[in-house]
Amino acid sequence: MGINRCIALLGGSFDPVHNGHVALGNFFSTLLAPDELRLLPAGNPWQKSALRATPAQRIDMLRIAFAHLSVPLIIDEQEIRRQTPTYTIDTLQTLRAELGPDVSIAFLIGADQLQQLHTWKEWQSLFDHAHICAASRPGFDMAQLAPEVARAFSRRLASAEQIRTTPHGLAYLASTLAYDISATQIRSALQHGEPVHALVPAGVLDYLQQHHLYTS
Ligand SMILES: Nc1ncnc2c1ncn2[C@@H]1O[C@H](COP(=O)(O)OP(=O)(O)OP(=O)(O)O)[C@@H](O)[C@H]1O
Ligand SMILES: O=C(O)c1ccc[n+]([C@@H]2O[C@H](COP(=O)([O-])O)[C@@H](O)[C@H]2O)c1
Repeated sequence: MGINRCIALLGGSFDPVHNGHVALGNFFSTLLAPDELRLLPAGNPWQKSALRATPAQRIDMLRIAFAHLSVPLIIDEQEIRRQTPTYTIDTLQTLRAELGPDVSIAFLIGADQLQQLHTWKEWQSLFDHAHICAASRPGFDMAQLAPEVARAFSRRLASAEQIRTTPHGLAYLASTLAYDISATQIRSALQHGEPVHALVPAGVLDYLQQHHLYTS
């Protein structure tokens, strides 16, 4: 059976969502023209310290930030419902079972996570369920990867068309994204009363102000 659907996945802590996340989602939505972009707010991101905003607030902000996307959007709450540490391998297994073997699944990450990929649980098995599409991020050199990740990527590198038309197992590197924005920087700016209007979508700025998020 041929591949007739492509789902792009963007997972993250989103504490809060910012323009870098929206740019990452937009970039790959344009490149892959997926049938759906699924956002996966992490429940218990085991490599991060405690999150500040509640799951409900992070979901509200995601909905606001991605409201104007050109592809259908789903906010998938499975990682929030799970009590265990958030492992992407668990999520991909669940999604593959839900979507069946003939759907292309592309997991999107930024260069910082690409540099850390070898530390993720069973990272090599991620390719059994999905493609991994990584984009550049200022401050993180895509040429400086763990050797095993560099090897896996060079062996699996593919075109956008191949990603769209193959269920899993391929890799993509996009080197033109250059959004020097992080959630850490936004939390810190808000705590110090500094402006963040250039870093988050306008609707998210309103939400942050209404809910007094990250001010203490
Ligand atoms: N500015 C950016 N450019 C490209 N990708 C990004 C950018 N910011 C985040 N990402 C990617 O989005 C995903 C979710 O990121 P996350 O929610 O941890 O944001 P963050 O800004 O890195 O957060 P924090 O500063 O709290 O560590 C990750 O794959 C990350 O690499
Ligand atoms: O599976 C893992 O071990 C793993 C380790 C670190 C990060 N991730 C996933 O990578 C995505 C981005 O994570 P973060 O920490 O940058 O928000 C998010 O979906 C996380 O669940 C996954």
